[in-house]
Amino acid sequence: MAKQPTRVLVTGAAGQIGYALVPMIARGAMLGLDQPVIIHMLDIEPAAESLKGVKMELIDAAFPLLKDVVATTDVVEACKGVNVAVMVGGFPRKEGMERKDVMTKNVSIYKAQASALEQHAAPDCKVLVVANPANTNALILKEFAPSFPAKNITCLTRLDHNRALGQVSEKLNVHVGDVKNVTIWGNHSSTQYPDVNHATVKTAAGEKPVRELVANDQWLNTEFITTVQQRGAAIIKARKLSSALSAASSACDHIRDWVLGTPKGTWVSMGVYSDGSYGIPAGLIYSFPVTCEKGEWSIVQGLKIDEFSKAKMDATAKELVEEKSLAYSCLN
Ligand SMILES: NC(=O)c1ccc[n+]([C@@H]2O[C@H](COP(=O)([O-])OP(=O)(O)OC[C@H]3O[C@@H](n4cnc5c(N)ncnc54)[C@H](O)[C@@H]3O)[C@@H](O)[C@H]2O)c1
Ligand SMILES: O=C(O)C[C@H](O)C(=O)O
Repeated sequence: MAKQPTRVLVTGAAGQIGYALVPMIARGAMLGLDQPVIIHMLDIEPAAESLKGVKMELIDAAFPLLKDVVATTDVVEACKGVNVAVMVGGFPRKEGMERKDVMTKNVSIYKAQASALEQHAAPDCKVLVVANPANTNALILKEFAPSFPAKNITCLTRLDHNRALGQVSEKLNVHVGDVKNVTIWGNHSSTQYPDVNHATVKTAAGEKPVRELVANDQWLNTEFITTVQQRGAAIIKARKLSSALSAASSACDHIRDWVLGTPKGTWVSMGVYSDGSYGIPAGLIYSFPVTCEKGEWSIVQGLKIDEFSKAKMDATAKELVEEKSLAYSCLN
């Protein structure tokens, strides 16, 4: 029997990530090649014409899995019955700005959209916040949609995770698909901690630790970390626009693994609410290593954390605590 379509909301759909993301969803990259979808696209009034154009292109592309398209500037209509919500709407940072510089504008959007999602989305809707500051926007969404299960509100750090895999694969000249179990801890910002201490590479002789193969702790503890932390800024500098295709692709990876499960023996990084694991303050939306099964994520437990890592994990948690109070001061 044919599957029922899944309703997927993309906010900020007329923007550059939205434009890259909606065809990926319609082609099955997010929910699988046998899963029909109805895409709901939300943007604001000044972008209404452009949103109409995106809808026209979705129709013109004649995607077999795409059963319908809702394009609207009405947040209630956009949220009605959605099973997955990818929250991209907001303002990107420009060259020279830190992600928290877009805080004032963006957190108020997330406060306003929290109640629409709470009241009109499907009760088990899975939410992924992409817009920056991603962790803090997700936290605001969680706090202003109190009846929504906290487990269902996440933010995107999969792009950072994929960037870390990419850097290791370039360094070792191995295929990125053979590298696994890097971890992004903390904030989707320049304080994030990309950690390779448990990462491995598939070789002809079996799985080998990344540290052993790279054999250059100096590089792993300095340049590797800053390259991943600063990759968003490097892309803004090069394109004069923030990352879009890699952000859209990583958003598909995030939802796909959450819904369909992570491969056995592999974890991914997701910004999820902290339950206090690894000494991270409970209630923050913090990026952890997670595995997913049957539509639920779980934080990977029991990883050995050395002093170097612990200091970096705590520093990024501290920034999130500060961002939280800054966000609340913007909302008052
Ligand atoms: N977490 C990540 O890994 C990651 C990666 C890349 C970009 N981002 C962030 O994603 C966001 C979007 O980036 P972009 O390059 O697509 O920006 P963009 O400016 O091209 O698009 C954003 C869209 O959001 C719309 N928008 C603004 N307010 C809205 C509202 N209240 N409701 C609905 N839509 C609204 C705008 O009209 C615009 O069409 C930015 O905040 C950016 O910093 C996050
Ligand atoms: O860095 C940015 O502001 C954009 C995005 O968050 C990214 O990481 O590419």
